[in-house]
Parts: sequence; C-alpha cells; structure tokens
Amino acid sequence: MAKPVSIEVWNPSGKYRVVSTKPMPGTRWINLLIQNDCRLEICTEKKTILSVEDIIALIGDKCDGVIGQLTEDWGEELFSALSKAGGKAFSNMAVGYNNVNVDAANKYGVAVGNTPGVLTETTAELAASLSLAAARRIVEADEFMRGGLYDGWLPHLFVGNLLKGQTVGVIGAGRIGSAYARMMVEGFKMNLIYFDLYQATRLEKFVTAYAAFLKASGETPVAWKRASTMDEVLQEADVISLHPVLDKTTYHLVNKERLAKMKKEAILINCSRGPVIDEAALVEHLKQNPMFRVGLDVFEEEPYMKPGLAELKNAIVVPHIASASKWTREGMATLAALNVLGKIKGYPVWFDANRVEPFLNENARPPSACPSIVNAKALGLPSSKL
Ligand SMILES: NC(=O)C1=CN([C@@H]2O[C@H](COP(=O)(O)OP(=O)(O)OC[C@H]3O[C@@H](n4cnc5c(N)ncnc54)[C@H](O)[C@@H]3O)[C@@H](O)[C@H]2O)C=CC1
Ligand SMILES: O=C(O)C(=O)CO
Repeated sequence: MAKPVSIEVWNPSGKYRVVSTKPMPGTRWINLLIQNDCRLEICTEKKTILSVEDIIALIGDKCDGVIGQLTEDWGEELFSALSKAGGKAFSNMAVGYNNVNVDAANKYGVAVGNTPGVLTETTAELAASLSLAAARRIVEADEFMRGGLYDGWLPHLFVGNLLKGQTVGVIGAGRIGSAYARMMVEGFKMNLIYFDLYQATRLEKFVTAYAAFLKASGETPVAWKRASTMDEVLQEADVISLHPVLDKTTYHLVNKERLAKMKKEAILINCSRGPVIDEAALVEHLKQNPMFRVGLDVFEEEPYMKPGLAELKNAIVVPHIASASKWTREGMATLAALNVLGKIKGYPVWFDANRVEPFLNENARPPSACPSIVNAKALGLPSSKL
C-alpha cells in the first residue's frame, strides 16, 4: 500500500490530527477524541498487518498522534516520521509494548502509551480456560463428537487431570499472572508456586487468607511458595502459566532444557508473548511426550505456527484472543485514545497505571491525565496528583 486508500474521517475540521491504524471496538474512544477538537482518521484498509511504509503514508506531513497496534513495528523509522509530522504522542492498543523501540521514541521525544489493567481479568480468564481445556481434553473431545466417533460412554474415554489439590505454577506474577493464580487457587483449590523478580505480596496475602478460610471450614488448606528459581516452578508444578513481559531476559525462557525439567504430564499455558517459548523445541517435546499438553494464545512468529504444531493433539491453539472481551477491547481503545489525547493536550501522566478505573467509567468525564505512558520518566513528563 503506497498510499492508504481507505480511511474513515471523523470531525474533519478538528484542530489536532490523530490517526488510528485500525478500527477499534466501541465508540467512546471516537467521541472523546472528536469532543476534544481532534480530526480522527481511521485506516480501514483490508490488510491485517500494516507495514512501516503503510504507516508512514498514514502519518503524512502533519500528524499530532497515532494509536497503533501490537502487530506494528514502532521503531526509528516511524518515530522519526511522526516527529517530522509534528507528532509527540503514540499509544499501543495493548499493555505489552515489545513491538515498540522505546529508546527511539525517547530520541524523538514521543510519549509511548499502553493499556494496562483493563485486560487483566479477561486475559487471566483465557489462561484459565486453556488450562481447563488442556486438563480435560475439551478440544479433542469436541472434535471426536463432531467426527461422529462417539458410540457410547466408556470408562477410559478422554480421561484427563483433576486440578484440585495439584500445583499451579506462575512465571511472571504481575497483574495478569496474579489474577490467573487467584482464579486457579480459589476456583480449583490448587496450591501455588510462583517465580517473579519481585515479591507478589498481595497474591501471597490472598492465598494465605484463603488457606485460613479453608482450614476453618474443615477443608484441606491450599499452600503457596515463592520459588527462588524458575526451574523450581518447572519441576514442581502440574500446570504452568507464563505471564512475564517479553524482553531480552524472557526470550526463549522456556527452551529444550527447561521443557525437559517439567513433569511428563504437565500442562504449559502461554498467554504472554510467543517468543517466551522456543516453539520449535516445544513441538519436539510435544511429539516425544504425548501426555504433556499446551494451551497457546501466542506464537513465536505470528500469525504462523512452527511446522508440526497444528497437527498435534496435545496442543490447543487460539489466535491471540486473550484480551478479546467486549468490555476489555472497548476499554483498551479508550485508554489508548486518552493516552494520545492527554499528551496532545499537555495533561500530566496518571499517578498509578495499575489503577485506571476512573478512565473507564462511561458515565463520567475521564480525568485530565494520560492513563499510562511507559516513557514518562525518560521524557520528564509531570505526574498527576489527582
Ligand atoms: N495474549 C494476550 O492477548 C495478552 C498478552 N499480554 C502479555 O502479558 C504481559 C504481562 O502483562 P501484565 O501482567 O499486565 O504486566 P505486568 O508488568 O503487571 O507483569 C509482568 C511481570 O513479569 C515479571 N517479569 C519480568 N521479567 C521476568 C523474568 N525474567 N522472569 C520472571 N518474571 C519476570 C515482572 O516482574 C512482572 O511482575 C504483557 O507484557 C503482554 O506481553 C497481556 C495482555 C493480553
Ligand atoms: O495487550 C496486549 O499486550 C495484547 O497482547 C493484546 O491484548
């Protein structure tokens, strides 16, 4: 696409030109921008992943801010183009921003927004769904039914794992990892082992209190442990879910050697980023260990899967849909738009990116702040005292 042909324009006479590289769910984000004197241009090109050239064409000669997607490569070229067009604001419609070169953004003085918090529970719910689906072999059983193979109940038919009393392992116990851990511990009475660079104090308090509740009710209490190494989690847990950010320290965090340390019948879930797992090594491991199961929402080279993965019955694969609930996706769009709008208006940055609820209340005007700017410190942006 040398020049984008299909663009939807809102509020053509608006003072500030804001570009969204994709249509996004809901209308609140559109209304917030146009009520604040923005001319909004939404790229409606029928092409899933826009190239750097496509986005440069969209930015054009004058652009105050861009709302972009995690599929786009926001590096030197795009931040340079945005800066030349007078833009000082970019927001990913995602909490993860491994597609963004923040150093390049800093160089051009462009604020980089992301959308934390609004997708925490939705993403954790998908990780929990994949855990259950893998443990109880739901996808295989569904295919079996639809294939007309069911000819009556049998004692051995699709026998899976009981989660109750087993151990759930979480790697990266931040917002999403902690929410997932709470769901699995409270929902299925699993014990918890986690590994993170930081202590997950609130999560530990929650599991301690829940264990006390179970004990007082005459039930076996759940237990928790903060592992001092990731390998401890891999060796001890029955279900392991990956929730770290993707950076240099987490690239291929789960590789051939680490897979070999896991239990033969373990379940591995990935709703973080594909490259956290060495996917080729995973395919080999799945082939060698038919009782080992995985639930994957993300892939090393999206939208592709490594050869062999699609044929494996012990793998459940879904197309990066962990944050795909209506409320969450509309909220992500709102946060992304408010990041860009806030920077254009010169608003300060919200004091706590973990508490973005005031921006999501549809019945109230959002605070005059940017909800979450990841390079606020580097750019010396003021913080909101609200
Ligand atoms: N599949 C999907 O649709 C979605 C994927 N994500 C991914 O999930 C990631 C996590 O999101 P949040 O929980 O909101 O972020 P967060 O920042 O609250 O949590 C990330 C955690 O990873 C930990 N961490 C960093 N390096 C680590 C390492 N080497 N080993 C162990 N832990 C490490 C951090 O200390 C932090 O606690 C995002 O960065 C994004 O890539 C997020 C939402 C939806
Ligand atoms: O927010 C993210 O990081 C995603 O992967 C999409 O929800």
